Order: sequence, then structure tokens, then C-alpha cells
Amino acid sequence: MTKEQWGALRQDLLNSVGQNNFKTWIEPIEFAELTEGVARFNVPTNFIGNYVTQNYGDLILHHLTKSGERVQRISFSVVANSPKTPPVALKSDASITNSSDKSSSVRDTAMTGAPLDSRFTFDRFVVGKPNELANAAARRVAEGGPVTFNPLFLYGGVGLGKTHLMHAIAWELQSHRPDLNVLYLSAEQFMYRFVQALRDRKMMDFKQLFRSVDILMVDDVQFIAGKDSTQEEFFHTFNALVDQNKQIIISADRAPGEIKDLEERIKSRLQCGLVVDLHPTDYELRLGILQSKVDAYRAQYPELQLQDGILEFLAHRISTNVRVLEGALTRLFAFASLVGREITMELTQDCLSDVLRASERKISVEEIQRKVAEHYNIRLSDMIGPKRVRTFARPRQVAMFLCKQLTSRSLPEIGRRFGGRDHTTVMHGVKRIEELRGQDGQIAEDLEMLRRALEA
Ligand SMILES: Nc1ncnc2c1ncn2[C@@H]1O[C@H](COP(=O)(O)OP(=O)(O)OP(=O)(O)O)[C@@H](O)[C@H]1O
Repeated sequence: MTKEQWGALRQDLLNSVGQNNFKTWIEPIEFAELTEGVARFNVPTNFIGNYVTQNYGDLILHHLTKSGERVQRISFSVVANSPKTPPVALKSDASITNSSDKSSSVRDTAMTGAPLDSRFTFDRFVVGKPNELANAAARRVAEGGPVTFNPLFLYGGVGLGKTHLMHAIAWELQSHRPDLNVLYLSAEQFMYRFVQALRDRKMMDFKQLFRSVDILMVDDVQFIAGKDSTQEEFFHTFNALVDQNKQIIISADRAPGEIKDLEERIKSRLQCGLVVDLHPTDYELRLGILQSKVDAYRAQYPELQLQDGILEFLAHRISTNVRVLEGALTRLFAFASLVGREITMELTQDCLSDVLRASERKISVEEIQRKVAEHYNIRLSDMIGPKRVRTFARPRQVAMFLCKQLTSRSLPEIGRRFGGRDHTTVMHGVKRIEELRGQDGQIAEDLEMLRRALEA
């Protein structure tokens, strides 16, 4: 790809990210070269490199691929005055890890040139009810003691921490058991290497490499489903390692039995050890994660000013996955530091309007009305209808309050969905519940219970 082609591609990116984001994030990056599947860019600061990787990495990769380029990953190097600042790379690569230098944000290894993310450690993994079992199992494996369950199979939806836990295991093993040879790679990378070995007639080397590891970790194993010869090779590798009593750790986006087009014999092997599920996050875990990110950020930028209630608001409103939550916070920090202002609710809603709109789809006004009606044992038609007796009016106000809190609908919109009421009625209802929440323990409890039920 030439610089001119990159220029044309930037237009597509402009259309995708919008003028403001483009000016702030995309414009400063400069295409350097594309070699061996890696598109390299120069950036003025490490911060921009990190931000673009996290927020636009996939998008850039997508546009590059769409334009016909063969690109596996992108990488950023800081060109300003600090030649020592490390380049940043995307996470989906492989690495054989055998040193404990964590100085760079993403560490490359000489052997494969692939990264383990230094942020993905156990001490930065926030534990809550939804992930406590997965965390405990990962920590056990990371001790590097005798193999008790093989494989450890971690599964869960997008962005819930599977990769984080796998990297954490690798880091931990490196520091406590540097004698062990740990190989972490994505299933895609496994296939890529297998195909390359076939093409270069280096299957013996391939087999030897994979059979000589002490701990093999394969991320996103669902990727090999339907790819027959890769599955076959994976099956042999798996068996050879289990026979030698070597630990295997696998992750996927769903349980082994539910991965379509995965051979039955592989499914049953994968179920032989310990299968642990990372559940969707709950409000408390999301708040804990946000808090820990703020603490980490504050350690670097003590001038950060964050109004009360912002984290709670984000934890309520963004329940899709942790990656989205993290991305939202990073964007907020970046925006606030650019404009040099305190992070207020207004700034948050402004800066994250697209994310908030996207995640709002999760809880609808109708769902809230239904749940609240059920909870107070009234009919939905009475909740929306004209009757003003307390038995209906209070649940109606509770529902309005939750609509205001859990969706991004405006007051007039909410009013319309409550039988065409005026926005001042909604405003009054929301205010009333806010007051009651502080005075009436029962209302506070009802609100909490309903919120949990709606977010579950
Ligand atoms: N419990 C947690 N504590 C702190 N950070 C977390 C937690 N769970 C997820 N994250 C963060 O969320 C982001 C996404 O996590 P990760 O990449 O591990 O997800 P994943 O389950 O592997 O997703 P995918 O299915 O897309 O590969 C990472 O930046 C990770 O650090």
C-alpha cells in the first residue's frame, strides 16, 4: 500500500468516525509501511497510539482489509523525540514468553514478534460474582503446580476478560516459574502457523515447537471450527500434550458443546477438564472495574477531576461488555484532558452519546413498564392509563424514574410512552421518586431490585 492509497482510505475512516474524532485521532497518525502483514504507522505520542489501538484498531484493520490489503495487524511507533517509547501492537497475536521484562505496554518477543499485554495481569483483574470462579481457576493454573484439570476451558461473551485472564496466567507463570515454556496464541494464529508450516514443508518444526511447550494457551478456539485440517492438527497437538501431562488452557466465546462445526471428538476432549463460564458483568463488577481504571489513571494524571455519580451512571448505562465500558472511559479522559475541563454529567453525555445510544437498546421503556407493573402487581394498561389513584400513580412514577435513569430517552419521549403525558408530569414523577428514595427505605429497595432485574 502506498501513502496515496492510505490517503484515500482516510476518507472512509473520516466517514466512519466523524469529523471530530478524525481530527483528534486519525489525522495525527501517519502511514509508514506495510510489510509481512503488519501495517505500521507513526504517531506523535504513545497516548494517541494506545487510544487509536483500543478504539479504532479494528476499524482501521477492517478498512485496510476491505481495500484488498493482506494485513494481520497494525502497529504504532512513536516518532516524536522519544525513540525508546515502545511500539504498540494489537492483541490478537501469538507469543512464546520466556522473559519477565514488562517495561513496555505491549511486549514483543524476539522469537515471534508478538505481544502479551502488560496491563492484563491478575492484580488488574477486578473480581466479582460473575467471574470469581474463572479467576480462581486461572489463578490455580498460574501456580504452575501439578496438573489437576486438563484442559482449563474458559468461555464467555465478547469482552468479558478471557484474554485478560490468559495473559495474566502467562505473566504469573513467567515470574514464578521461568523454567516453564509457555506458549500463548490465538486459534487464528495456530492456523496461520500450521498453514505456513505446510506450505514451507516445515511440519516437523511445527510439531516439535508445539509438543515442546509446558503450557499451551489457545485463545478463541471457536475460530478453528469448520477448518478441517487445522482441527485435525489441533487435535493431535492437544492429545500429545495431555499425554505428556502438560497443561492446556483454552478460551472460546461459548461452551465446547455449543461450538458449531467443531468435531465431536474435539468437543469431548475440551470438556474433559474444567469448563468455566465468565458470566455477563453485573452493576457492582462494572463499577469496580471503572473505579480501578480511574485509580490507575489518577496515579498518572492526578489533575483528573470527576464529578460524583459519573461512574455509577456509566456502570448503569453501559452493560454490553467491559471493552466498551473501558473504551468509553478512555474516551472521556482523553476528551476531558484535551479540553482541560472537569468531567461533568453533561460532558459525559455529550462525549459518549453514540455509546450511550447503542447500549440503551438493551433496556426499553416497555420492558421497564412491564417489570414495574409485575413488581407492584398492577396491569400494564393501568400503569399507562389515565387513573391517578396512588396504587397506579406510584408505580408509574417509579417506572418513569427508571426510564430516565436506564434509557437515554428524553422526558417528552418518556411522557409519550406513558399514555401521552406531558414532559412536566414525567419530570415531577422523577423528582418525587428521587426524594422518596432518600426517605423511604421500601422505595429505595424496590428501585434497587427492579434495576437489578432489568439489567440481569
Ligand atoms: N474483570 C475485569 N477487570 C478488569 N478489566 C477487565 C475485566 N474484564 C475485562 N476487562 C478488560 O476488558 C477488555 C476486554 O477483555 P478481553 O480482551 O480479555 O475480553 P475477551 O473475553 O477475550 O473478549 P473477546 O471475546 O472479544 O476476545 C480488556 O481491556 C480487559 O482488560
